[in-house]
Amino acid sequence: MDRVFIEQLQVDTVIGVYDWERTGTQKLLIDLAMAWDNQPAAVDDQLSLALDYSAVCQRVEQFAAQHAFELVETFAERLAQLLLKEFAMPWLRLKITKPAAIPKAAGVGVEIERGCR
Ligand SMILES: Nc1nc2c(c(=O)[nH]1)N=C([C@H](O)[C@@H](O)CO)CN2
Repeated sequence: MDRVFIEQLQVDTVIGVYDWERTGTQKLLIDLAMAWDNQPAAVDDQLSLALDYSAVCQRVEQFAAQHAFELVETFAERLAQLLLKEFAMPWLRLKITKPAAIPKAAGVGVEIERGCR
């Protein structure tokens, strides 16, 4: 199966377990790989048959703005289930990076795969 991908999408969200993390938003970086058959869109050069990565980016940004989870695990799981359902993709790999959480690390976070390849 082909893939459509999004790299290092920056979103702002309230996230974290500590009190100081509950008072404002932090930046998350989102990497997504999504299974999709790209051939039908290519035959007629038609966006309506493609997995529209700009629509996915918009939905991810909206999701981040509307939620305030404590764990990146919860953010990842809930977002993965939403994307599988709303965009009817059969499989995705989703990486959530919290770049400012650990001063001496470039980033920390989780990576999950859901659905069937
Ligand atoms: N596995 C996880 N570990 C930790 C998380 C998390 O979401 N998943 N979160 C924190 C804190 O919120 C941290 O980001 C603040 O530095 C700690 N560990």
